[in-house]
Amino acid sequence: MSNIVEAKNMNKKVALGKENELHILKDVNLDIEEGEFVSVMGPSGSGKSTLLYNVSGMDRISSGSVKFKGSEISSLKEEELAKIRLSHMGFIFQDINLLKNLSLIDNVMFPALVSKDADKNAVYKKAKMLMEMTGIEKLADNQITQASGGQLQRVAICRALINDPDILFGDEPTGALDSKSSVDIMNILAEINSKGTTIMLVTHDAKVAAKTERVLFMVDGNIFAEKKMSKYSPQHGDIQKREEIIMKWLVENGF
Ligand SMILES: Nc1ncnc2c1ncn2[C@@H]1O[C@H](COP(=O)(O)OP(=O)(O)OP(=O)(O)O)[C@@H](O)[C@H]1O
Repeated sequence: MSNIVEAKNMNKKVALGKENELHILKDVNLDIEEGEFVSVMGPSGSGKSTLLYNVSGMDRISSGSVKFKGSEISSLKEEELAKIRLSHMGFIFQDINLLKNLSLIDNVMFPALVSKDADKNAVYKKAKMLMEMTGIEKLADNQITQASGGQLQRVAICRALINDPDILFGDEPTGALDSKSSVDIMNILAEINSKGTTIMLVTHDAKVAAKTERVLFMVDGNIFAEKKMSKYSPQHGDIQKREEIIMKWLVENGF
């Protein structure tokens, strides 16, 4: 397996006023293999979201290197970066960020219709298929006010998948959901990962991390420790056991 992400000596500093700066990522190294399912945990303010945004080219490192599929992305122009994000990456956030004046299926289709050459019919079929996969096909023509938080997060997942991304990035994708919806969303993500899409997500929840196969523990701008697990599958995984292993490991590492 080759690495889809290779990040070396990533530093992220932001200016705080005229004289001070905050050093958020401190010489972080991270490789992600194609097909891997990685989660990032750690205390609030340790740099988890910053890591995700800088690895995914949503933000730019101050120094170091970030390679995506073998090519350096940290020095690309914004429009080149935007193209890579649109066609190779999908994003899901805690704030679901759907467009209010569009129906649910139009929200799903939106990123695929940005290109003038898009085949609308094919995009529609693909959106329908994704909504069926995530169990929301009956809501296709609803407005966003006519769906629950868990259903809207499924719409966001469909939208993130519409351009067949190589990697999905999630910043607390289940953070605003009740526990039942959170379990459903994680099962959908595990299913998507089992079909080959790489996933990296930030979470505070060991139950969520328990469905991933490698957990990174960040402390103060560094990856302090990491825990490799087997790939989770609903048939073969004792999820409670996996959660206990992660909790114990986090405690051993001072969380
Ligand atoms: N653009 C910015 N300007 C100033 N400070 C920032 C900026 N981005 C992040 N920070 C600070 O950097 C630190 C790391 O932020 P980050 O959001 O990456 O942490 P986190 O581990 O994801 O936290 P949480 O779990 O609370 O979401 C925090 O102290 C945050 O306030």
